[in-house]
Amino acid sequence: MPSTTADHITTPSHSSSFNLRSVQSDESRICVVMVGLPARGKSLIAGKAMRYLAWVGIPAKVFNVGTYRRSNTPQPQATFFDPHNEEGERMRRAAAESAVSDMINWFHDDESKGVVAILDATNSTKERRKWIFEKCRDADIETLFVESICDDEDLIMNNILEVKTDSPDYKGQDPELAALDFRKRIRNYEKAYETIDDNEKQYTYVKLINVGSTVIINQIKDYLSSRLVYYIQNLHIKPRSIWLSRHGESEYNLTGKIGGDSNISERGEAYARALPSLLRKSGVPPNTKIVIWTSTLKRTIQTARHLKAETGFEKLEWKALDELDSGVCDSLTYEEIADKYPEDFKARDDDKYNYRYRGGESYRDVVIRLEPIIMELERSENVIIVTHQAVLRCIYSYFLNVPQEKSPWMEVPLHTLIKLTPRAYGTEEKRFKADIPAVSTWRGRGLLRSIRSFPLRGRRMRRVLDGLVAFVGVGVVGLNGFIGGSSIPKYCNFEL
Ligand SMILES: O=P(O)(O)OC[C@H]1O[C@@](CO)(OP(=O)(O)O)[C@@H](O)[C@@H]1O
Repeated sequence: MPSTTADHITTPSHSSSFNLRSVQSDESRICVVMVGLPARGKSLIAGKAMRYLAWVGIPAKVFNVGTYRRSNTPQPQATFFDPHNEEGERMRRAAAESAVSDMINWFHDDESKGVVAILDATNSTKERRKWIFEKCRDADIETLFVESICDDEDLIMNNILEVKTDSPDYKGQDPELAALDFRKRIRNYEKAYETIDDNEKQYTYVKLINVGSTVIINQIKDYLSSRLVYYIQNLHIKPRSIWLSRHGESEYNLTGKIGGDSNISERGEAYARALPSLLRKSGVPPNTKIVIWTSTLKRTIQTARHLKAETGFEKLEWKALDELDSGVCDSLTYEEIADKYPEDFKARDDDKYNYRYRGGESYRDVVIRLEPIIMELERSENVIIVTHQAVLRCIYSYFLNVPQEKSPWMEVPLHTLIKLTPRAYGTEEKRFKADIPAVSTWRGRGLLRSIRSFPLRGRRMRRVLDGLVAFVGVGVVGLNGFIGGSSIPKYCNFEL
């Protein structure tokens, strides 16, 4: 990372309208051009890169040429893709032209402020790549070609069965016939396919062979491209799950204080003891190795203690997984913060994602420090992460594509294990609740405190009461002209 990034993160300031782009060493606009035969995981890579870019706050968009082609030819036969089929060639070129023209407009549109476009198509001939390169160069856009090469028949077949037979191209058709037709389509593409070779050395490119087992990189020129390439080269498609858990209830959670480095409570210890069986209950395939990641704070280390002892799994402690630094507000309750720093309390509620605690961090800062964690997670297989409310929100948002403005307000209850399983398109989520009560540390916008002593009973019941609290809270806040003044109405102290 350039030092400017680090400086900005550590500068004490109570507000941060910080954008990653502002610390980039360049103002580059990049078109990532996917290259490869059908069923080589191009759309998967495009989708994941797009999710990663959105998460770090870089405006990005995928332009899928297939979608453009479908507007004219919704369900073509395999022969449509034969390079000798003149009509097919003409229609496919027209689709590519429309996609590239929309993409260039998107880059130049003042509203979208596009930084990275991903052109998702086979782009499988030198001629097509030259045309895209020149179009982009003339529009002042860098190109980064990403070729996915795969000769592993099992991987290709898996991709066809898992993804392609569900494609709108085969909607309503027998999956076996669809798979056969798709095979024929690939044969047609193979007739004209030209891999990127030494005659294209003038381009910036990355070649991924058999899902990243070999990677060839040529001419990376800028910081953003190098980050993208690093991300893409870490991706793999081996089946795995990622488990997320907050630490067991802490002593600070019980008293409503934020931050600190307190021990877990008795109920937190009960959760720590229950965690190994909760993990088993969530479904762990036999002989699966899971690596345990915790923060460096006592409450997560104590929570993972029995898990480590019972399973013998490797355990790593990461400073980057420590809770959001609440600066001068560390060890205060939300009520105390509202009392001592009323303007800050309001500013945080107004823009929780960007608000940076005095001498501490914002959610945006946490995302930046979590970037290496996400890179490492993408390279890893099965991992269980025991961490904190804010950090967990950020990691969860990466996998589930939660928008920045929503992620800091998400409810992530204590004593609950979240199992995430990446699939071809998206992430599957399952939640497993331990039957061990805990306080709720969730605080709604405009409220002075979390619903601390509320036991975790039925989810529906909680939702109704949370809603009621939010409603009453908003009413109280409304009547008092928000919590700007130092006199905080005591009837805001809900204890349910
Ligand atoms: O961003 P908000 O909603 O305040 O949540 C973050 C807070 O969650 C807490 C609990 O209230 O984290 P933790 O899980 O580490 O106990 C605080 O320490 C932390 O400041």
